[in-house]
Amino acid sequence: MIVAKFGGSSLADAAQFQKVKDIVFADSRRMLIIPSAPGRRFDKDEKVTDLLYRCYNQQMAGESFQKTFEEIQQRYYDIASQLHLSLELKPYFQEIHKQMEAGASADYCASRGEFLNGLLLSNYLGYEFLDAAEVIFFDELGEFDAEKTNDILKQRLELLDKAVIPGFYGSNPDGSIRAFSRGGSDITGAIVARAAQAELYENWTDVSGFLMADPRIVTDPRPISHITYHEMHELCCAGATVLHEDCVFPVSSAGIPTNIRNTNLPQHPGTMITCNALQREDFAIFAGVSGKKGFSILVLEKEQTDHTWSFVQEVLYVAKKYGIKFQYLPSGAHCVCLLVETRQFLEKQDAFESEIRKSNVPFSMTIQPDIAGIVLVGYGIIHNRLAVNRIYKALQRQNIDVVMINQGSGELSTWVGVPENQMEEAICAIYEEFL
Ligand SMILES: Nc1ncnc2c1ncn2[C@@H]1O[C@H](COP(=O)(O)OP(=O)(O)O)[C@@H](O)[C@H]1O
Ligand SMILES: N[C@@H](CC(=O)OP(=O)(O)O)C(=O)O
Repeated sequence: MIVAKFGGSSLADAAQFQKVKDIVFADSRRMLIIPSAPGRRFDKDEKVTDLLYRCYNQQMAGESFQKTFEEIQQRYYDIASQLHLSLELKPYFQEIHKQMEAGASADYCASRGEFLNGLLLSNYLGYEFLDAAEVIFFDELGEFDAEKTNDILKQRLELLDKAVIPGFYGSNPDGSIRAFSRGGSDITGAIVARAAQAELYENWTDVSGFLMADPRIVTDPRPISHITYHEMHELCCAGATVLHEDCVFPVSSAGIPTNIRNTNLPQHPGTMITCNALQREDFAIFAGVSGKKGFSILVLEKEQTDHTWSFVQEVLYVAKKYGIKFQYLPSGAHCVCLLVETRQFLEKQDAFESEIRKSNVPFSMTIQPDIAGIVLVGYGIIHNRLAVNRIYKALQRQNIDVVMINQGSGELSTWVGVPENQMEEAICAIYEEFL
């Protein structure tokens, strides 16, 4: 049995719905289907999810959300009428409108994009509709509750043959709606694949699999036929938005392969993602490169040279307490550095700094902003001592400063920090060098 997730680009309009139906019916093993909300139909178009968040923001600001709401409504009415669907959408829109006026949460508003698209797709395919709020659960702290979800979802799936389950959301212990972070329908698909013990998780999008670099940065990057979950996770954490980084664990822990496929070119085999690299023919030094802006290097210099370990411990304890994620942690006798996401850190900076001050170790804190983190991924990289020289030389040729480099702490990746305004150039230079 196959679980197939279709992203917003694959369900943006009626023509895309037709392609999805052809794909689903081409293989009878495609029994559980996970849709996203309608995505962009053309370059400057807006995703329905963005419009729904706008409704929420307008309501919160005391403005009218009517015009935005009508725009959303029209997207669904157009799909339903062009596909001649029998589904009556009006009562659903009345209910959503009522909830929004009553101040429904941002998560509830955003989730309606997938909910409505799920209703349309189940009607179009003739598959049953299973509301994600009944089978995907979060705990009191707002964390995804993997075991409760797996138990209940498994039981529900045993009673179903073919079903559509909307992506992106689930429910809190009190029954209210909670959404995953952006791109979260990928996570729903992986969760359903695990519970169904699927033989394959297919993720259908608008590119022919994982490419060795972001196609919006590098012209015509080479496709990757096979990649491991570890490699993919590293690339996704550093900006390869094709898959959500959190969709790895449910499928990799269950030993289920993921296949990224192109809805607009279904004959292309796409990228196969598996737990190990044994089947990979191109077991090469370089699997791919990705990059993400918006990082800062946080430098904490302490004035006392003793008790290094207790200072590092304190910094990490406080970072954990405030949920500050970091990518990089070099430390020495006098200093600890963390590569942090600037936006997240700035929200928590004062609390973070004053809490460390309580430890009575005098220290100074500086923040070096506007850094892009670039990650080169591939099992060969770490075992190839020339790789670092090649990175430096490739960047030097373009006059790009390396503000940090981290090779050796992980098994399969090298992180390079560059000035944010040179990220695209740096990615192109590294791609050309290692291709
Ligand atoms: N390394 C990469 N390989 C493929 N696509 C990438 C990569 N990095 C970024 N992308 C972008 O990810 C997009 C697909 O993800 P997304 O827009 O979320 O699609 P969907 O709506 O199908 O979920 C591609 O159109 C591409 O622009
Ligand atoms: N619609 C949500 C969830 C999602 O996963 O969408 P997509 O599959 O189009 O990336 C978002 O835009 O974030």
